[in-house]
Order: sequence, then structure tokens, then C-alpha cells
Amino acid sequence: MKSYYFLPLMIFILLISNSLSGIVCADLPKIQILATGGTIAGTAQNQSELTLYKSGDLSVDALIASLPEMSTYAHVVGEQIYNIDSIEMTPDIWLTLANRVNKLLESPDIDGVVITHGTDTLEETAYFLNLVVKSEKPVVITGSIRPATALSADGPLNLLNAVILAASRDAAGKGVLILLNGQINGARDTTKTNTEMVETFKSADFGLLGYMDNEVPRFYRESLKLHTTATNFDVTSRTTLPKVDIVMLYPGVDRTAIDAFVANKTEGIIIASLGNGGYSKSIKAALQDVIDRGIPVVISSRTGTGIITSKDPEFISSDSLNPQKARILLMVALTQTHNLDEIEKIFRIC
Ligand SMILES: NC(=O)CC[C@H](N)C(=O)O
Repeated sequence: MKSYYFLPLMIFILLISNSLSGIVCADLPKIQILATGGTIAGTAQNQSELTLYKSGDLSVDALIASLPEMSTYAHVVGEQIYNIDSIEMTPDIWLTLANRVNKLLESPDIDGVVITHGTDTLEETAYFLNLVVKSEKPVVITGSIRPATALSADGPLNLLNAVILAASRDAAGKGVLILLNGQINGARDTTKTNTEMVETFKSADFGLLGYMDNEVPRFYRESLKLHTTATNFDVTSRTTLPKVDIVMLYPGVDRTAIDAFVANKTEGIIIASLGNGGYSKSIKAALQDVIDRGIPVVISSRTGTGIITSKDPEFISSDSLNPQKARILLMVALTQTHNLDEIEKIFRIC
């Protein structure tokens, strides 16, 4: 071959091989969907039925088959880990889920995980995973308010957005993310605020982290609290979590619930206090008895927002965590320590 043909020929071969490899093995992220059930997999008798339906009815394969659009953004694999209404969620299931997420994310073959979940207890599962998942890879939890059979069902777009978010590099290292209604929220600060409206997950104290702009996640902030790889929690060898209970305060409340929880071997009590750490003298005496048994007491608030700055020093402040989130953190903290000062410190940083 004449030497002056050689360079153009090589350039031509390189260009062809590059574009062919781009077509043949499009380098899409690999996302595993762990389906746990919920309304996103729920079915009703007719399209106009929005509230009477069966949660956790459709399989993950059916959800994936109904959303071929996902394959534009990721190689999606489904796994039916449970198929329940999230009112049946338990700490044992959290442990199974955490271990499965950690195992998946250890694999170089998986770039991110999406969890489908009923919305009633989604915030608790999200915060638990936020504390115990040991990976920087994206973990996105989603659900829906309307069943899959409903007119204007919100599940399909939520699931598509969750897959896009989990496939995005921007979602890495931000802790577990809650994605519904085009809004990206952080697991620690977000709670279900409305019983049946699609804009229900909100962080009233600190705001959302970002929005989905069609197929582009746009982030504006992230939490300063420790999560995932930055925490020291390790639940891999656990089969149960410490038992922690919540007591709601109200005018005239007596110590019946507190004493019953202690008799039932509670390992920690969360108080949904009045305003900023308020409790009556008789409740204070009951809580003092709890502390004297070495059982930690964490003071949260029934108001839904704000931090606890006012409480007796022997009790622990939940900081800005609502009662159900404070319960998760105390359960996880108790897997590591029973020292009250150390638990107090955990509540400052997580
Ligand atoms: N919209 C929902 O997902 C709530 C309904 C159902 N109870 C659940 O949590 O699974």
C-alpha cells in the first residue's frame, strides 16, 4: 500500500469502530428496581376509583413492561423483594431491604437502585436506608398517591423519574433520595404531609433538594447531616432492631402508655411533645422513671416542624426530627451504643 493512503485509512477505521461500539454497546447505567408494593403497584375496579384499591397488586415486571421509556435512560432490572401495602412495613423488612441494597451496590454491575414503596411509611424506610446504606451510588425511593389503574395515575412518571435520577451522576453521594411529583427530596427531612394529594412529600423546615426538569435532575441544595458512607452504622449482621416506641402527648394525658411500653420491654421512648419540648409535671416524673431504668428518652414535637431547644438535660433532643424519624435514628443508634451522651451526639450529627 502506498504510504500516503495509510493515515486516512487508519482515521477512517477508527471513526467507524468508534461509532459502531457506540451503537452496539450503548453505555447506559444499570439500575435495579427493588419493588416492595404500595399504591404504585395498586389496582382498583375502575379508572375513577382513587382510594379504594389493592396496594401491591402488580408485579415489578408488569410495572417495567408498562414503561418502555425507561430503556432510553438505563438498563433496568426488576426484583420483587416484597409486594405489600406499606402499612405492613416492619423493622425486619427494613433490615432485609438494607442488606439487599448494600449487596447490590457493592457490585460493579449496578450503578443505582430504585425502590418502589407505599407512601404511608416511605419516609421511615428512606431515613433508615439513609443511615445504613454503605455506598455513594444513588438510591432513589418512589411511590404514588393514585393506583396504577387510575385516571392521571402518578406512578408511571414517578417511576420513570426515579430511574432517570438513579442513573444520574448528580444523584451520587447525596444520601437516599425521595422522588415523587417531579420533586427531589432528602430522606432525613421529608415527610408525608397530605393524605391524598400528589404533592405530599415535603421538607417543611428545609425545602426540597431539587426538581426534575424533564429528563434532567436539577439540584439546588443538600443536607449537611451525616448519611450513608459517612455514618458508622453497620446492620449487616443484625436480624432485629431495638424496640423503640412513640408516646403522643395531649392535654390530660397520663403515664399509662409510657408504663405499658416499659412493661413491654421498650429500649427507647420518643415523646411527641407539646410545642418545643413541653410535657406536664406528671409526664416528666414518668419519664424520669424511664431514664432511671437506663432507657433513653428522646423529646420530639407533635408540631411537625422546628427544632427542640427546650427540655430537661437528662432527656435527648430530637433536633429537627419528627417523632417517626427520631424513632428510626434511636433504633439505629441503639445498635451501636446505649451511652446517653453518645446517643445525644448521634442526634446532633445524623
Ligand atoms: N398512596 C400510598 O402509597 C398509600 C397507600 C398504602 N397504604 C401504602 O402505603 O402502601
